[in-house]
Amino acid sequence: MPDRQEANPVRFSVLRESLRPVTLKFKDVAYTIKLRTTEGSCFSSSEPKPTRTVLNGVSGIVRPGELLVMLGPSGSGKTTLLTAVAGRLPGKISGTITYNGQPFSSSMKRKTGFVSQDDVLYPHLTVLETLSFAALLRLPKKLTTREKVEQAEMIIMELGLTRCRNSMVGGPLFRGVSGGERRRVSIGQEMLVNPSLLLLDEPTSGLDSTTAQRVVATLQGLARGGRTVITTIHQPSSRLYMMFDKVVVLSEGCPIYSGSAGPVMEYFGSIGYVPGFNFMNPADFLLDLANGVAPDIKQDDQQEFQSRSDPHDDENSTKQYLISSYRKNIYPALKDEINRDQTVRSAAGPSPSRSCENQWTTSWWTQFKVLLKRGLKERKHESYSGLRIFQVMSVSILSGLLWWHSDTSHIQDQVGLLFFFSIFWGFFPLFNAIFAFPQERPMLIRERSSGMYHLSSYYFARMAGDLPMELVLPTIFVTVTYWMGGLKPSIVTFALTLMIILFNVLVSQGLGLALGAILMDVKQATTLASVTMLVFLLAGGYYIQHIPAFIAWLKYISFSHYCYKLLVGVQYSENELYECGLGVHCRVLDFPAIKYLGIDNMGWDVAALAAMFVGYRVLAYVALRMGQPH
Ligand SMILES: Nc1ncnc2c1ncn2[C@@H]1O[C@H](COP(=O)(O)OP(=O)(O)OP(=O)(O)O)[C@@H](O)[C@H]1O
Repeated sequence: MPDRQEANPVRFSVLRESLRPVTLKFKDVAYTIKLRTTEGSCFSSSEPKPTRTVLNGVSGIVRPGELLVMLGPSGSGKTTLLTAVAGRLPGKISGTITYNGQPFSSSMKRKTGFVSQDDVLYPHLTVLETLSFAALLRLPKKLTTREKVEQAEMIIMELGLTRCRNSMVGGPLFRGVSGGERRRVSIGQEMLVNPSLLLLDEPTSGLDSTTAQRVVATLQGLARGGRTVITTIHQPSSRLYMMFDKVVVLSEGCPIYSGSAGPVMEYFGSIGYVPGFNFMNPADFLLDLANGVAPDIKQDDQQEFQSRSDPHDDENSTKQYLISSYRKNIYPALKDEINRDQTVRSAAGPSPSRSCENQWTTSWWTQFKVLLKRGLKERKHESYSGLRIFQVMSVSILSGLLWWHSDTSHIQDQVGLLFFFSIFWGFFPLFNAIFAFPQERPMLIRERSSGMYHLSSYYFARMAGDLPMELVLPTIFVTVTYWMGGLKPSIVTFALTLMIILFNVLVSQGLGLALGAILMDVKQATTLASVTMLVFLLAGGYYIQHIPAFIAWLKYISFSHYCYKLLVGVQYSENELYECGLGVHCRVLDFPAIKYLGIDNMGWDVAALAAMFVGYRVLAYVALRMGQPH
């Protein structure tokens, strides 16, 4: 294959590094889910929710060097079992799953590669960028940045992705690389960790048979290197089947076979099922059986089963028969094997200290830098998008024209412009920030589940990455509108006005992040945000100056109110006058709207904004942490 020939064989590969072998055992794994009912719950709440058993008594053992494949019809529980052994299944699982005799731990998490059925990837990054960032985040500190990127390049060659290395991955909204290529990028990301345990859900879906064969050969190679590899494959060809070491066959969540892949036909033959013709793909045969479809020919010499009236009557009886045969013929020996290995392990003494394995592969600061760079690359398309710049520029020029050279004789208009500043730069960043966490949630969950980085490094990188983008647009806006609108022609006042608005932007952004992180649903968060901003708009002190006392407190929770107050405060000095009638001059501070606002004690307004700035961000972080898998 041309891609492979490009690889330099003498180059160091992380996949050749020594690793800690993992023996995975699962015994009697069962998982039940509560089904959601669509009926109204008001009157039926006393009735227990219906449940469904997704897995029932599944057992197996995979050792380092082995490739185990889970087979079964769609909906038979393969993904659920794979997720369970990856330690990522929420809810209670009964039975035992052990890794070298130990339960799942955070050190195991970092040694596990998990490729889920959906490719959760950043759409705007290229294939090379995706894998390089993964390498920078996941490979150990001892490698230099250059060496880490080289590893990503090697994986690209290994998986035959050279042709599309500089193409964007793409997503639901725009087309990028092909589905099969995306699959391989996802696999590559997990291979980069040099995992001791590699779990893959449908790695060959969307691939042609040659590429599928190549991917499975790669998995087999990884297994032979001392890794434990488990995968689900929907419909393997017989060529693929030959590469499997072990198989677990599921039928409606129950096992009908668990053990070596080679003797599978022999086993089913021994209980009375032989394929109808000689050259049948074993995988097709197993899937037929798991679906309860028995072959036409039944072996005559199976006297033991002849007492059954007709085991092939219907699909259900076939499935029941296969399940009970498994319990009778396979389970006892498998259970002994699992228990025996456990005894040997405890006789050998405790496992080596895991304290050093618990450490993060990269430092907090490295994670922060890499995540910041990745975030900037991913979002440069959206943040500086022409549409957003057009939106801000057009509003700023329009408002500059509407307020063209207003002066203090039209103080009502000027105050209106300041209020508009505070509201526009409350709305805009709020609605932009709401999308941040709900949009990145799948990636965050996937990456955090594999212990890729601290939540705090992600969070601070996101904050820092958003900063320049969020601050440039208001700066342009204020610069244009301030001077066109005829506000006080003083550089100091302009600078103070700009600083207040930027501060307001950061507070409003914090609220948006918190709403997004708490609700994790863009629709709900935008609805709540629009109600909140409407309240802030009305209670801000510009539209209504005589709000009844029982509801006047609303303005104290509004950051727009503090911003507006500060803007008015820096715009007008105490002794400034305006023309309040023909030839009559009044003190600006006596203008009703300003008098009602009360522009003294501006220190408190700054403190209130500072408290909100910190408070909303802490809230967003806590909400994000609480929504994380443990
Ligand atoms: N959280 C859940 N809520 C409702 N049903 C669920 C849930 N988890 C699993 N199931 C059900 O459990 C069964 C097994 O699902 P699972 O995804 O493990 O099947 P599968 O064998 O991987 O299927 P496929 O090959 O189509 O991906 C399915 O019928 C599925 O609908």
